Amino acid sequence: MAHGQWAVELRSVEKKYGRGAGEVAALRDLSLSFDRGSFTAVMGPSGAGKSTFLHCAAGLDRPTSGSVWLAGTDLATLDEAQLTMLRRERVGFIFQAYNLLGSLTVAENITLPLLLAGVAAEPGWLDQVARRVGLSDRLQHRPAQLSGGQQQRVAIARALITKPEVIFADEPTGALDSRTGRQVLSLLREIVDRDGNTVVMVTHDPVAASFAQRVVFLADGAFAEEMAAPTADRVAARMTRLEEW
Ligand SMILES: Nc1ncnc2c1ncn2[C@@H]1O[C@H](COP(=O)(O)OP(=O)(O)OP(=O)(O)O)[C@@H](O)[C@H]1O
Repeated sequence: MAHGQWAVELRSVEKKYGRGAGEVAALRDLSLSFDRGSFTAVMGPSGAGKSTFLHCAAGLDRPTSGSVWLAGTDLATLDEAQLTMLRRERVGFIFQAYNLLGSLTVAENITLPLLLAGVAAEPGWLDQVARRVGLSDRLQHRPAQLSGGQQQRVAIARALITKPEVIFADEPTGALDSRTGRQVLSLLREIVDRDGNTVVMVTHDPVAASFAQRVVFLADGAFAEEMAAPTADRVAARMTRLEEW
């Protein structure tokens, strides 16, 4: 089958840390695919392998076996320099801690991935992205002059600027109060529903997961189950069951 329909696909991915008696299988035979234009939350008990999944899926780490396909490319075929380039040009990242550079303006933070990739910004695209996240009047400010929610919106703009194949978000609302967190999650849902972006978000929070279209649950490094059209209550109930395993 063609790879074109998926933004990201994991095939039988295993990730082992350590050796011998200390070996830990963080991912076991994990196969998952993420449609273009979809918003998926990845959940699971502590130690289930969510961070390991994110690192392997985003090309930040390599699986022990199995393959990861991103933007139609098998990441195993790329050397480190090519992988770095693919990450810069085709993947967006949003972290809990925003990771903005305090000495740069909002505009400079947003366009940093283009600078790193050596790609010129299309005329008008920065303004469009800034408008999309509601920061048009803040472009010359520094991150320290913004609220937490605004800083996370800068991070979302920075993730959008390269028009990536997929945006990976790691607990994007972990540092925000619940109302601001909901605004950021609504924005993530909008960039999927209205603009056709693909978002894969790791979270512990059932409310955050309820903003996604689908929730994938991991347990003990493996796929456990998935839920379509999640609600916070159903996600919380499912998590309680998984944690009791
Ligand atoms: N660098 C490493 N070296 C050894 N073991 C590791 C390493 N990173 C993760 N592990 C182990 O792999 C398993 C999965 O860890 P991972 O961090 O992916 O889980 P997680 O679901 O993200 O957990 P949490 O929700 O607590 O952040 C755990 O048993 C963890 O101890």
